[in-house]
Amino acid sequence: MGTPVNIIVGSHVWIEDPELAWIDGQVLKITGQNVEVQASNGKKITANLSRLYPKDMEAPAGGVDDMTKLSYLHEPGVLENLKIRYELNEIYTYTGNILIAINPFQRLPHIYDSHMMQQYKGAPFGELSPHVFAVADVAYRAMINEGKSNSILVSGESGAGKTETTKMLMRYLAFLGGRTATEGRTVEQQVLESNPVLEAFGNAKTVRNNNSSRFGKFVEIQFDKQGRISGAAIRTYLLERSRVCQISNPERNYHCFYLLCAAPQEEVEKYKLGNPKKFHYLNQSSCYELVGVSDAHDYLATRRAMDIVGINAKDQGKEVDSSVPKDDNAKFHLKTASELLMCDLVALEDALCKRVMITPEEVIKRSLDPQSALVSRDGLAKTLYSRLFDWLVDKINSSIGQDPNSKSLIGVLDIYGFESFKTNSFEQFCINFTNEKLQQHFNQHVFKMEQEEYTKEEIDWSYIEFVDNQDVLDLIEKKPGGIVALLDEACMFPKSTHETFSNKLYQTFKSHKRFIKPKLSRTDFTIAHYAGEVLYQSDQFLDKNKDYVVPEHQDLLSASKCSFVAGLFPPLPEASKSSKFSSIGSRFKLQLQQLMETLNSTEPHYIRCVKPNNLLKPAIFENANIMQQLRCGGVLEAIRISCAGYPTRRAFFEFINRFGLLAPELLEGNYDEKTTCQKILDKKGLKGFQIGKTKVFLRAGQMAELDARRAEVLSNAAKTIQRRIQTHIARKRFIALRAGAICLQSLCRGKLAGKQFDCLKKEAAAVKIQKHLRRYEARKSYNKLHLSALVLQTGLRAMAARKEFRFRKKTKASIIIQARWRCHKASSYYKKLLIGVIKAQTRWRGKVARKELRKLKMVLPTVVWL
Ligand SMILES: Nc1ncnc2c1ncn2[C@@H]1O[C@H](COP(=O)(O)OP(=O)(O)OP(=O)(O)O)[C@@H](O)[C@H]1O
Repeated sequence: MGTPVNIIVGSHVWIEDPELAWIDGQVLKITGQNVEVQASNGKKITANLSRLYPKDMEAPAGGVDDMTKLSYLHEPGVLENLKIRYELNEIYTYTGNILIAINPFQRLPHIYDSHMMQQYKGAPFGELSPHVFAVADVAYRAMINEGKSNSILVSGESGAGKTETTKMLMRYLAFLGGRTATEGRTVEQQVLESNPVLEAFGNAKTVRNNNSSRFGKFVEIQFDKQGRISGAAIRTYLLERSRVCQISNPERNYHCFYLLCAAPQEEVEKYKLGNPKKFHYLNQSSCYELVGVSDAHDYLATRRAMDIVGINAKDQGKEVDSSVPKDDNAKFHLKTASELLMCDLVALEDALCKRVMITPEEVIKRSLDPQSALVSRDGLAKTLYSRLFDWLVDKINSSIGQDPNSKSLIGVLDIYGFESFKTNSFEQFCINFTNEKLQQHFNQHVFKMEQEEYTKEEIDWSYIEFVDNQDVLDLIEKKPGGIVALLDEACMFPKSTHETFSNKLYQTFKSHKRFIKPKLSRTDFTIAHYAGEVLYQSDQFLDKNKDYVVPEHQDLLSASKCSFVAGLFPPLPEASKSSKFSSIGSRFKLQLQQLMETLNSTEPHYIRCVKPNNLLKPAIFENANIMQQLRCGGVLEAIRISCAGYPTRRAFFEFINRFGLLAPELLEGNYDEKTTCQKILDKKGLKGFQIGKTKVFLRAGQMAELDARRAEVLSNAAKTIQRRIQTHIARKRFIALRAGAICLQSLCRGKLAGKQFDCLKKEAAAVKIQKHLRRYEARKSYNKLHLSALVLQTGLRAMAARKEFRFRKKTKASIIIQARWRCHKASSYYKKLLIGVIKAQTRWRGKVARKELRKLKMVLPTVVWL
């Protein structure tokens, strides 16, 4: 991994965290080697400078599809990239040529449909998003173009998705090299259909996976010259035999037992089956059913698949469970077993409960104690089951058929990943041995790939170190003297116990740096594997390593009247009878050797499956758990190998784009890209880098160093910009503030004046109201006064007037009377006068008139004037 360099205050870094494995943060303070970091979760963490890694702040938001594109190739960077992608449901990511597949724990049908297959067909590697189809396509094209065999190695811990990935690979290879089924079953159909059959007999529910393969598998698909599938072979490794007799809660035994119990009624009766709770090998756990799985349905599906892969109906009807005759029930089972195995009832009982001892004098039959009889029964069941499984695989192979003319093949290896539990026994030892072997193969391949890249770019790689795990392999498999050899020796020696075996190990590997004797134990031992230390409990190593069939069992079953059962136990050749011992460890070692030979003759491709959480649920990404798997799957080792050389490589133009600002004068000069890169690196005083034909190759940490310089330049520029911007912002703020203040002031003043005006207005109004009120009041009281005065005056005047009137009335009346009287008197006088006048006048006038008349009678007509 890259060494942290050039971490300064303000740098963004990754720091170890007990919960999240790695957490990002920013450096607050550096005191000597101690660094204080403000983590993104708000905590302040202090750590040693050497434990920090730089964080790439320019990494794309959606992550990169190939880890080699990361600027900083280190654990936290890798983890973060996978996490970002997983959150976007991008479950596949490359690390160079290795494909990392993170189990989505949810169906993503759109990424596996036929349209997708069509897209990946012939597409150049890396052009489309990472995918299993891309890996299969590369393997297929390489095989067609170069005529060389290829292999795809799928590994990962239980439940990581190896089997699902293998199925996808097979589907895609069948899609590329399949033929249209004109005459019945095609090879690829048979290969694909062999899965459900093998799963029924080789898979079981475990705590880590509901459909866990309890064996390793290498499927060889042979192709003819036209690239069509012409044959196939399946090799299986290390079936977990102990599960047949011993299961722990809440796990299950192999699926096939439950399928048989769920068979149609007539078959259940025929084979004297029934409820799984009745059988000792099944009722050790309380788990009988799987959620969402119908055993009855799967029973029929498995039978159909058996038809397709060529196992005939007669062969499909053999199964057995065994027991010791403790009571009537046990006797019933014994009888059933003898009927199903078609062997003699008494012979079966003897084989289970007695042992024959041959002494020079005589042959003695000795009864076994109940405990040994149990062991004997379980031994028979395990042998029977593992032979049945091997028969099944042979049958599938012979039915599919091999192509002797095939020159090239693609092998797909689906094998258990590194295991380290609380208790680790012989199985874990073999599994981890396999993984050491594969790791070596992987390291060599990754190293070779690195070298190829360097050669292609014509750079010197002679000094790149390569850490080999050959020492662990020697510890395990060296002959003589390795653990497997010592175990075989112990198994052959009748008085050996696991204590003597452990002691032998302690003595032999006293000073081996990969072997550790725990202080407090006398039988455990620890091996420092490439993926970490594993503590093994040796107590069952001897039993589990012994692979010999008790002669009584061998004789009994090879004498079975059922040709199928007898066929599983062919009579042993005389020579092998004398050397009774055969060991599982050695046989497995041999198998592994053959596998490695096959793999070495092929071009390998790696798929590392990762289980994101132990809850088997989607969208949960457990950092520490995943980190451990990447470590065990060799991904981190591949990165380490890469770091040992030139982990960072950048195309010239990319390099100039990123680091041109370190030497702006060069960008204005007339240099070609290669010289510019060289000059930038020289200017910064870096040593040890190499300039290839198209890329710059940097040693671990150099990218960070350049980035730190770049960060400095950028930070200075940023500071200037910040200063200006801050001034500008401050001034703008001040002006705005001032305008605001003025505005506020005028508003306040206005408001105050308004208020004052309001007060004045109110005051004036009050005065006016007061005035009017007062006037009204004054007027009212004046009016009242006035009225009163008037009334008073009127009264008084009236009184006076009345008084006067009364007086005047009296006077007036007398005057009127007087007047009337005088008037009367005058009028009477006047009338007397008038009458006298008139009489006088009349007499006068009469005399005159008569005189006149006499005159007129004499002169003029008479004039009458009265
Ligand atoms: N690509 C995928 N898409 C959807 N689900 C998946 C995928 N890969 C794995 N799974 C889910 O994870 C479960 C476990 O996967 P699988 O059986 O392939 O694991 P494994 O690595 O083969 O485990 P074991 O070593 O125990 O056999 C599957 O049953 C399936 O539900």
